Amino acid sequence: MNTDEVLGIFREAGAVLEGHFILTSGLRSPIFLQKARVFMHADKTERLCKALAERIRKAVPGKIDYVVGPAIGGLIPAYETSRHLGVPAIWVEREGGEFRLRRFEIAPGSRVVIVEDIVTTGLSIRETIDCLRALGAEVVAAACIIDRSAGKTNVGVPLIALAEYEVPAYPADRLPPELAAIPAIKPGSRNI
Ligand SMILES: O=P(O)(O)OC[C@H]1O[C@H](OP(=O)(O)OP(=O)(O)O)[C@H](O)[C@@H]1O
Ligand SMILES: O=C(O)c1cc(=O)[nH]c(=O)[nH]1
Ligand SMILES: [Mg+2]
Repeated sequence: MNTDEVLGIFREAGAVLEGHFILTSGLRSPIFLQKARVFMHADKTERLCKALAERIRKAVPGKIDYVVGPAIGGLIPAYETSRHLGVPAIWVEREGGEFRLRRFEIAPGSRVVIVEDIVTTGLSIRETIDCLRALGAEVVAAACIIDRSAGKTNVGVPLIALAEYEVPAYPADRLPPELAAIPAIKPGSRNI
């Protein structure tokens, strides 16, 4: 599956939103990929995650013990991708603002792959890696459906992206006038 096909699925689902969005990193963007509008469709999610699982299989030699999804956006793609890989899916969720593995125990040395929905700055993946490494896990790779940095972000482990789609994002104090003229909304769950 190539980037055009992935974006086609997002467009078909009405998931490519235009406006003024506050991203989880604090950056502002005129485009927001509302992945929930894709993940509400099991058939679309299956197609995307089956293709992502194939990429992961090719890129990651050896055993994978767990797929880990950062909640909330990573829950559904991590689960569906894990189904195609034939390994269990677990998740990290925020507690007091920080990602924690609240519901599961993993043995030190467990080999894990993080599966995210969207990557912009890679901040959420780096936070997930910190949480997992503190538990003794070995993060062998991270993966995502769409990398909005188009390969520019460095998360410290190999990042496997099903699609790369470079989207503008600006610091809040450096907004272009056309964006500053639109009220901003924050769709994600950080700080809620
Ligand atoms: O690469 P980054 O700059 O970290 O941006 C990408 C992250 O932003 C979104 O999560 P968000 O915290 O908005 O909440 P959600 O998972 O509930 O959508 C998305 O699900 C990624 O986790
Ligand atoms: O950077 C983000 O927070 C982000 C961007 C995007 O397009 N979609 C999303 O869910 N989060
Ligand atoms: Mg998220």
